[in-house]
Order: sequence, then C-alpha cells, then structure tokens
Amino acid sequence: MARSLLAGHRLQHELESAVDIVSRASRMAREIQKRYCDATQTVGDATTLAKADASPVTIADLAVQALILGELHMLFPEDRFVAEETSSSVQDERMEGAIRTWLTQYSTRGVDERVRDSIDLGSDAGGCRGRIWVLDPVDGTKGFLRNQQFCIALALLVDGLAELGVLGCPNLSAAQEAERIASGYTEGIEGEKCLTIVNGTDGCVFFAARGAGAYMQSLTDRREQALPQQIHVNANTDPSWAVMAESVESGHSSHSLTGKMIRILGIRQRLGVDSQCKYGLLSRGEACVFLRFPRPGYVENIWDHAAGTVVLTEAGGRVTDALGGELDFSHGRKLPNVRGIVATNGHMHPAVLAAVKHVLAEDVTSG
Ligand SMILES: Nc1ncnc2c1ncn2[C@@H]1O[C@H](COP(=O)(O)O)[C@@H](OP(=O)(O)O)[C@H]1O
Ligand SMILES: [Mg+2]
Repeated sequence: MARSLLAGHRLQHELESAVDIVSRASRMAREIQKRYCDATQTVGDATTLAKADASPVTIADLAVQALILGELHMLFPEDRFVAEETSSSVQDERMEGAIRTWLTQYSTRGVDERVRDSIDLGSDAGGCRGRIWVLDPVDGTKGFLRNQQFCIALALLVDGLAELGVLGCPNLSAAQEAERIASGYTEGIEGEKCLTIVNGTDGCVFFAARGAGAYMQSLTDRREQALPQQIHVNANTDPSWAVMAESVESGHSSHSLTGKMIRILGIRQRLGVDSQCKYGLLSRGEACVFLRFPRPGYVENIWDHAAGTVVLTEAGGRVTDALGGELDFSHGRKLPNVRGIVATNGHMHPAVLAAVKHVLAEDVTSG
C-alpha cells in the first residue's frame, strides 16, 4: 500500500496509518448508509438529528469521527485535531450504544469505550503552529442521506501547511471512468448535459503527500484489485470535451453562476457530485474543473477543502479562490477571505479564472 510507494518519506508512518484508518471508516460508513438510508430520503429516526444549523448529523458522522480521532490520538498523542462534530450531538445512551457497536466492529485499537472523549478531541482552534489533523467525518451529508456520494476527508497540517490528504469515497468506484447518468439536479440550457455518478460496488480511497504524488486504491476486499496506482489530472484544454463538477445542492453553490461561467468557456457537461469526491474525480482525470460559489458571506470550513487540495495539487491540478489566491489553512477552523473555490486540472486554470472574474463582475453590477 502506501508503504512501498512512500518508502523513506518523512511522513510515511502518518500517511500509512491515515489510509488504513480512513479505509476502515469508509467501509463502516458505507454499511451504516446501506442500513439506514434509501434513495427516497427516508432515514431511520434513531440516526438523524438536527444541529442548530439544521444540517443532518448521523450516527455515521459521529462514529467515523470517534474512530479516526480515537485511533490517531493513540498513535500520535502529541498531535491536535480540528474536526466538524462535537459529542453534544450524541443524543442519548441509546445512540452512544449504537456508535460503540459500530466501533467495536471496525476499530482495531479499542477506542469503543471512549466515544464522547474521542469525538471531542476535534475541538482544537487550529492555526499556524504544530501538527494538526483536520477531519470531515462525513463530507456531503446530504449525499449520504440520498444514498449517493459522500467522502471521509482527512488532512494533516504541519505549521499551517497541508502536508497529507486522504479522501475515502465509499461509493465512488475505483474504475477509471465512474458510470454517469443524466440527472435533474440542475437545469442546463439546450445542448448542455447535466449528469451524476452511479454508486460503484467497491469505493476507493485517494491519498497524497506533499511532494510525493497522488494515489488511489480500491476499497474492495479483493487484494489483487486493491493495489494503489498513481493518478494524474488530464491534460485537456478543449472545452467540448471538458466536464465541470459542482455541488448537487444549489444551496451550497450557485448553479446559476457556475452555468454562466461554463458558457463563457464553452463547457457543456456538468457533473453534480456531493462532497470532496469532486477533488478525487479531477485528480484522476475524470473532470477538468470544479467550481463552488456559495452565497456571499458564507465562510468555508478548512475540513471541506484541506484534504482535497493536497490530493488534487499532487495529481498536477490547481486549487485557488476566485481571485487566484492559494487557500490558506493556517487561520483556524475557517478559511477567511475566500470568495468561491476554483479547482482545475491546472491547464485550464487561467481561462477558468478569467471566466469566473467576468461573471462575478457582472453579478456585482446587476446585483
Ligand atoms: N449554505 C451553505 N453554503 C455553502 N456550503 C455549505 C452550506 N451549508 C453547508 N455547506 C457545506 O457544504 C458541504 C458539502 O458540500 P457539497 O455540496 O460539495 O457536498 C457541507 O459539508 P458537510 O456535508 O460535511 O456538512 C458543508 O460544510
Ligand atoms: Mg463537509
């Protein structure tokens, strides 16, 4: 696995451990999803509750956070953690018991007795000093509840710099071309295709270390199919071939703005995918552009981009804000002063930034 690929790398042990833990957490989350979620969005009562911001939080978020932070803390006791959930979302003893049952099956290091403590390890303020693991336990919670794509995203910051990134994508097949189908997630204009991805049977995990490349391996139990392979962005600059990935949820990213941007570029294929799976898709060459434009005033969380940024950058791509500035994960739990996320295969970055700038300027004038 990561062992042979990164032999001698100074963060080899960290990356190997992270890939192992995220892979187990991904299998666990997929099993929880299979059990509780269906395509009609009916979700078992015991698994869903509303946080103050009304986003759905499931047993999966909490169990994944407890598993990953609990195990990393045992391995690297001096390290700090920034993660999305807190133990205040563990409603009652029954829910805690359910989480513990899942951990007993998927943890190899016995974190099951300390569910709440493990979850609350993730409350660090972040910043520019020391080693900080950054976790989104279930990124794309809405996709999870629709029984579609979601992702377990883990990064390691060292003195504010994102050094490692791991993306566990339980429903994204490791096959180079994930099966796509037409989707009504957004309305395109005539001649535009709006697509989404069909759940695969194996799932995959992406991982990267700064300076050492990006890799992907299948989450299948079949060892011969689980060998890691190095991945690269595609070299495409032809818009007629290009695919733009974006959020399924228009509340997370304006489909109207991204539509205007791709029309300037001449891109005709839009791919709606939840979570940081989008960074993975660009990293293995299946999409050229990922655009994200939340409502003005929305401030991004570092756990929504840190892992994806390392993977895509190491695969040869670029990630910036709408003005072309690098994302800076050293300011705490948030990414302040970032308007829009622009990720590309690198080759298309200048053209995409120009189109983004044009549309945003028009938006301000008309707005
Ligand atoms: N109003 C909003 N605008 C932009 N992003 C939002 C949002 N509400 C939630 N999000 C973020 O968008 C992420 C999902 O992005 P995507 O649409 O690409 O799947 C969510 O991650 P979680 O699902 O981990 O909460 C959450 O952090
Ligand atoms: Mg998220």
